[in-house]
Amino acid sequence: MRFTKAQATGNDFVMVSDPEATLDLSASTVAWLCDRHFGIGADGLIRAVPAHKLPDGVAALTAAGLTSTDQSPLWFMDYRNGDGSDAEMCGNGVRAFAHFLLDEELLELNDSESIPVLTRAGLRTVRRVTSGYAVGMGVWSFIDPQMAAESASDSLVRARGLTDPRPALSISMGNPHTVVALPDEAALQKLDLHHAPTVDPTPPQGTNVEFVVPADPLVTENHGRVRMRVHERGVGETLSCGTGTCAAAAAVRVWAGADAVNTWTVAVPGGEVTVRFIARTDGAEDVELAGPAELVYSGDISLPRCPAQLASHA
Ligand SMILES: N[C@@H](CCC[C@H](N)C(=O)O)C(=O)O
Repeated sequence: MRFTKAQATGNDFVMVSDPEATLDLSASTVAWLCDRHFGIGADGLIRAVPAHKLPDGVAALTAAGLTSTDQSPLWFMDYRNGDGSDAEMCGNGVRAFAHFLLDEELLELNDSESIPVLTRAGLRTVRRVTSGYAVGMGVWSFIDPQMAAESASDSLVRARGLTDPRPALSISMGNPHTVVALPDEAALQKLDLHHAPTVDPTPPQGTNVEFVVPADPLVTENHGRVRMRVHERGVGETLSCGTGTCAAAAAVRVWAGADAVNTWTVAVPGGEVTVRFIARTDGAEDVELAGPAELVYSGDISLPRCPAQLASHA
């Protein structure tokens, strides 16, 4: 199988194209491919497949008023976490995906155009910008709007390195996030994210957990700034999580009452991204995420035929 290794602020992916939708990648195969000792090594795997070639793809496209044909395919981003589980969205992955589609000449882009990408969370659009790619991430929302309105928190998070459980706010970016504020950089560095934080109440579908430290001052020249570390659902600690940076900026804005500030820089161990909030007429807010994406190398790998090779990844 031909693959390309990609990274976006250090969140890394195995990218594969599957124009005929013939690749059958089981959860254990994906986990093996993403294993840093026994496979290629990555936080996740992304398969590019034309939406109309997916089982039930045509019906789903028709229902959503979208089209995809052999001449003009709408590419579906089949995102899989490193443990083989599906995820709805990946903000760093979708930038890497757009870069991969262009590099593989799976689509062409005029300067004025943006790239539509179908994800499990719906349609997203990607355009080229100076820092790399900017993604229209859709609307953010509270996972528990009532709790968020009452106390700006909905759960308690415990993690190694934290002395006490801390209140957290859960936000959906298509996929689930739970954001925890820490007082300072020392507290952020002290966290041991080799072990998954626990969230109480436990979200039924699991959650990505972001730990954030607001800059001091939080806002300079109408621009907010936070630092973040993340423990990703289905992966572990990663150097960055794009959807997580959007959730982190949204939560800090709520806590700080800084919702007049629309542009945020989120610094993660793997670099920096920019998150922008754009008011809609219905009162909701769209989010745009901008940052780099790179293709690192390409190669070929034989998929294991022997189930024993995959046993430890099942
Ligand atoms: N790294 C991603 C998010 C990937 C999915 C996540 N682990 C989940 O299970 O929701 C990003 O950049 O957004």
